[in-house]
Amino acid sequence: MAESKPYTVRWGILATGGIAKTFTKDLLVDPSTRDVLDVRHTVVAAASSTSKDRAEAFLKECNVPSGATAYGSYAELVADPSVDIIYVATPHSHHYQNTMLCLKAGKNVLCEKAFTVNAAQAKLLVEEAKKRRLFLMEAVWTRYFPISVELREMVKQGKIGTLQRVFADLSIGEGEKIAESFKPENRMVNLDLAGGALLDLGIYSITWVFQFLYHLQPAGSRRLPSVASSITKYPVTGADEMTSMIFTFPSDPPTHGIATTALRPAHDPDKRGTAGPAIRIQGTRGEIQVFGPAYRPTKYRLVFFPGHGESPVDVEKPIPGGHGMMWEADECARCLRDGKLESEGLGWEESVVIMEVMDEVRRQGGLVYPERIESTEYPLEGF
Ligand SMILES: NC(=O)C1=CN([C@@H]2O[C@H](COP(=O)(O)OP(=O)(O)OC[C@H]3O[C@@H](n4cnc5c(N)ncnc54)[C@H](OP(=O)(O)O)[C@@H]3O)[C@@H](O)[C@H]2O)C=CC1
Ligand SMILES: O=C1OC[C@@H](O)[C@H](O)[C@H]1O
Repeated sequence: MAESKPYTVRWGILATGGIAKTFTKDLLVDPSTRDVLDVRHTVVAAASSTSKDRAEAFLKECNVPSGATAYGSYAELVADPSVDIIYVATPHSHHYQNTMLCLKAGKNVLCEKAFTVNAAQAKLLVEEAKKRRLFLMEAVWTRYFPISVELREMVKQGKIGTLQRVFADLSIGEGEKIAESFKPENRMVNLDLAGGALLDLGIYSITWVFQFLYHLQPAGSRRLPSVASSITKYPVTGADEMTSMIFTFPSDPPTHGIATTALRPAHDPDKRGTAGPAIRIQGTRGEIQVFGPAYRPTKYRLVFFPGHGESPVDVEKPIPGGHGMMWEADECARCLRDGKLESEGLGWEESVVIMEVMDEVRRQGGLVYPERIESTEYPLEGF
């Protein structure tokens, strides 16, 4: 049988910070190293809001082959006809404005997490993508890891019985050095950039809860959880430094999701895994324990109740080449190839629901961002 040519996607990179570099380098990893033969990626342009020089330096540092264009503004990037899809890698505060800019210019978008600052903004982005028939996806890369895909399928097949509860923690252990690590202007704690644990890290804990307790509900009749939560604020800036959430999903019987996130405590204090798994997915016959930070899991363990199978079973899932952001890029490429506007792994409705849940957590904890970045007005000066 004749082999068909891989479908090649031409990426434009909007912003040149830390994750933009990691993602761009991952795009350039040969897909065959992860056994992907049907899609490929090229980087044709990058833009910096700071300067064209910065965009040039970015392309060089990422080893992007010559021929890619460096732009000194995001407006120039979105006007480039050679770009198929734009990766938005700015701080949370800027996702709404930057993604809207891309969509209004007719570009498909992969936008970093958290999708937006609030659900109202997320809904408007989805409406715009739908209206213009453009692909739009929130870049929750973890959902596209083979380990996540495998575990969703395993739970769906009933391997651990009927789902009961999911625990998920992502707490990065800054401990007593928090003030040294995060100066007030740092995007991790800066309210002007929608910083704080919830939108930056809590989204992953919520992702683990939602992958199983929400995503696996029958599409079209998924039911929202009730939310009970607590927030502790970082005294220096007022951003959230510790947020704990209990979700109750109205199935029969109801299931519970416990999602926690924090800047000072740690899910893995000694970085050797002695604290146990950061994630536990529990059913009536056993549980799945997931190790590694919630955003980049590399190992799981199956533990059955007596009489339900041999255990523990340890499964390692090393990341073949790159950091792990390649799989979400492959998903974008396949959606574009197949004419899909949204990804099954994380559809528009689920991204919006998760933003609604985070709105509610913020409401309960009295966490408000500056009006300017909560705004749905578009365009706003200065983005
Ligand atoms: N998936 C993952 O694993 C990760 C995802 N992220 C997400 O990626 C996004 C960016 O994070 P990260 O790369 O760490 O952030 P950085 O601060 O390293 O980079 C952000 C970039 O955004 C651009 N930018 C535009 N306006 C501003 C502004 N007012 N202040 C600061 N930067 C601005 C800048 O690029 P320029 O000057 O070129 O325009 C800057 O370099 C966030 O949404 C974060 O949640 C972050 C880390 C890991
Ligand atoms: O998405 C992320 O994952 C890794 C973290 O270190 C980072 O702060 C966050 O933005």
